[in-house]
Amino acid sequence: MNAAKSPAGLIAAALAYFALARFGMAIFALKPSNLTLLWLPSGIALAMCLQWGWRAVPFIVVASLAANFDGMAAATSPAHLAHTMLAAMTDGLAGVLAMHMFRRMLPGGLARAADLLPFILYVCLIPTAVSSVLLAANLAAGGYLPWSEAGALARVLVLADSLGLLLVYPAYQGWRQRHTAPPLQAHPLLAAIAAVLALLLASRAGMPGMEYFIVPVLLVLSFHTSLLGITAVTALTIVGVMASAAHPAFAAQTTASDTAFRVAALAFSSALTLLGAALQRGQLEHSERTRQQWQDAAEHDALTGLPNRRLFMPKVQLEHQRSLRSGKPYAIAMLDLDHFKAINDCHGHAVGDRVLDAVATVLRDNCRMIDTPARVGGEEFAILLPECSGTQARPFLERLRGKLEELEIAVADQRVSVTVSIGIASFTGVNDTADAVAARADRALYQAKQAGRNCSIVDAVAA
Ligand SMILES: Nc1nc2c(ncn2[C@@H]2O[C@H](COP(=O)(O)OP(=O)(O)OP(=O)(O)O)[C@@H](O)[C@H]2O)c(=O)[nH]1
Repeated sequence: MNAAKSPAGLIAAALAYFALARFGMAIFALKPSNLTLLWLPSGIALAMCLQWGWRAVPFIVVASLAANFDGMAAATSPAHLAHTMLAAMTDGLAGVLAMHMFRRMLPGGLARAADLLPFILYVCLIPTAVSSVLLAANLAAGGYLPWSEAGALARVLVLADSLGLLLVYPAYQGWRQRHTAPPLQAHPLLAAIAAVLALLLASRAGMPGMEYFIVPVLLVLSFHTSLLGITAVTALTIVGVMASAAHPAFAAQTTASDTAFRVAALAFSSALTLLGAALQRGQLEHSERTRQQWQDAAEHDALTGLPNRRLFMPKVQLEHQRSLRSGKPYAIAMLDLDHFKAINDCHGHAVGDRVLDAVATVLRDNCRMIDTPARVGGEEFAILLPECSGTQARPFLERLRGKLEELEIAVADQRVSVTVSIGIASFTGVNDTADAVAARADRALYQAKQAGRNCSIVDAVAA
């Protein structure tokens, strides 16, 4: 069974929900700001619903109930229990609603910076608006809150739950993509965490405003780490900013509601900015990877994986320039399979393809690291041999010809073998051109064919 989908995983996620809910309550209880700004369990609930569907709902409800256990234990009336139960069910509903919105509006996930707006609107704000109104009304109906304050509480809950979704969902997506994403690098993460801590401590120790420099630090980090890394550090930072808002030095600067607003504004704008930057970077990397794949496909032969003529000739030009500067020769060998048409006619095209692939493997396995073997035509191969003349290259090419002659491809109860003719030419000096060297190698190949095939000939003007 897929471990990520197992019941044990579901229980672990419910425990995480419970732990974050308790942790959130501890932060919110901090005086004097009494911040109700960050509710990470809402993001955990969405991740649970996306991972396990409706099966997650009872687990969310139980985890929410357990988080409110203290309040329940103090309950003296069945009505209190009913209100607590209703609140827990609303938490479950919020997760399911966010899941449906997510699947409907963002079937491809949160992949591009342009996905951020639908994510904020449909996944964060709308579901949390529904659940927050229900939660605030439930509290007012139970007598825990005057009806006149229910609207204000609902607004704060929307912000708190949305921030939780904004921070947890990208981390969840980053975790799901951990196998395809580039590995997390510890150094930038540790450096950013250290810088954030230093700025936070400075801001709380008599240098107010220093916390505003945290965002640029995380922005730089977003260019060096994965989605998972940046959202995890952002979440930790925001929790740190909120927790430290209770510090007397900070709290003394403003009134409680002012503090709450400042922290909310900082948290929300930072999270959005960083997520946008991380998505943008991911998008750029994806485009670059796709471009690279297209380029690789355009420059390599699909059957053998060897460079094709399009990549081979520029390499020859480059080597030619090096030879012009250094005066050291290079050689080009043109190899053409002998009577290859007969193999195709006799055994079929598929067997012909296997022969071509086997020949390519022999070339790849026997060339030096600095050589470039390529497939430059149907049954025609070429090798660029830097730093050697035609006559120096010939012994190697003769050995290679012998290896190809020994090659046997098993076809049913038969063995197919092949021979190759080779033409060799090399750089002759400052008046030479790369195209002329290649043309001379072609001419030598033609001579090898004329000479009866299965041999190699070095062009007469070779160095
Ligand atoms: N199986 C297969 N055959 C190919 C491919 N590309 C070209 N060919 C075949 O290669 C054969 C080349 O035939 P010819 O040019 O007559 O050369 P040859 O039979 O090798 O004869 P010589 O070169 O004169 O020794 C043709 O039958 C092509 O169809 C390929 O990708 N796969």
